[in-house]
Amino acid sequence: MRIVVAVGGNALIKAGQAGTWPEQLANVREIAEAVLALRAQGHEVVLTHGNGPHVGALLLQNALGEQEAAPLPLDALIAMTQGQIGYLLESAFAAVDPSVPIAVLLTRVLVDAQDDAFRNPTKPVGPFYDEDEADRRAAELGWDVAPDAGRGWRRVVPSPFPIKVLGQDNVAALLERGTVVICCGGGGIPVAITGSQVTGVAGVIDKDRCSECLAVEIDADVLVLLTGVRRVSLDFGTRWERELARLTVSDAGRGLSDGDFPVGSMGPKMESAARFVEESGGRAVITSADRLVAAVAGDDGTWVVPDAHGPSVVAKTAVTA
Ligand SMILES: Nc1ncnc2c1ncn2[C@@H]1O[C@H](COP(=O)(O)OP(=O)(O)O)[C@@H](O)[C@H]1O
Ligand SMILES: NC(=O)OP(=O)(O)O
Repeated sequence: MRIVVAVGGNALIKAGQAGTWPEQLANVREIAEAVLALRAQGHEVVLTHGNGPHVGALLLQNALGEQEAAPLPLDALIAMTQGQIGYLLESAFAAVDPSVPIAVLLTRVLVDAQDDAFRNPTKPVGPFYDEDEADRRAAELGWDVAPDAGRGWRRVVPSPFPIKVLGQDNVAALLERGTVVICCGGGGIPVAITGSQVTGVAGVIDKDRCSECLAVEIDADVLVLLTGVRRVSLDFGTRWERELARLTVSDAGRGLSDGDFPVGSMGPKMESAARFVEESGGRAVITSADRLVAAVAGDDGTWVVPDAHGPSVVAKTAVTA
């Protein structure tokens, strides 16, 4: 099967970590092992990744050094995160099996320069702050800030919708040669067409939306969205929480409308999973890195399926299993 695996930025630098290189290398080791296990089973694997903590750190570094070095635009910073995280993942693969061919592709993604997102910043980047500190930075530095899924406050930047992944033919060609491809980092470098030019724009694309776009374009069979939880839940974080083993596209839409899957966290994942199933007829699963191999085998995670496959199913295992 051809599988697109999307890794959240918050899995690369976990809550409470400073984000040192050794911490990040340790965090991605498990992902590298699981992806290589899938490849050994004969699957073609593309890895995409987020960059929220990393691009936020580069924005802070930009501001700290602006007296001595010219600050770079956001699209250039996203390209930098593709390089650093691509190298991180490549290093983790090499540590597990240096013989496996890996290609890291700088990826540009087409967006609409008039996307409403440019007037309504929603994408959290960088560290978490308490509300007072976030308010102070908003007032003093002109940042937009917002709460991030109950975990604290973060700077937010515009997140335009991905229209097309540029260079996706290269991804398919490399996969056919047995290469593990790392691309669409940080949701891709957002570019827009102005006149006859294709130029970078200031935003951070959601990597789950970008991964869905790529998965459709390269005709993937499965879209895997890796995150911090083994399965998606209804009534998440309450005493009534129920993990889902299977969710129909219609129930996914209802959950999105009802607020079961919040805009800044599970929402884009559920929306992207459901869109992939609808657009491609393929399958999508949301799970954690330690469950990747079992999930692809159909034994774990929350699968999003066409309505015709039957009703949504609550997982039998306890939340703590
Ligand atoms: N309904 C839900 N079911 C499970 N987890 C949820 C739900 N709603 C919110 N979450 C939280 O959202 C997180 C995923 O969002 P986030 O960490 O922003 O994504 P990413 O892994 O891409 O960085 C989960 O790890 C979980 O803590
Ligand atoms: N670009 C992006 O979606 O990053 P995160 O996964 O860190 O939110």
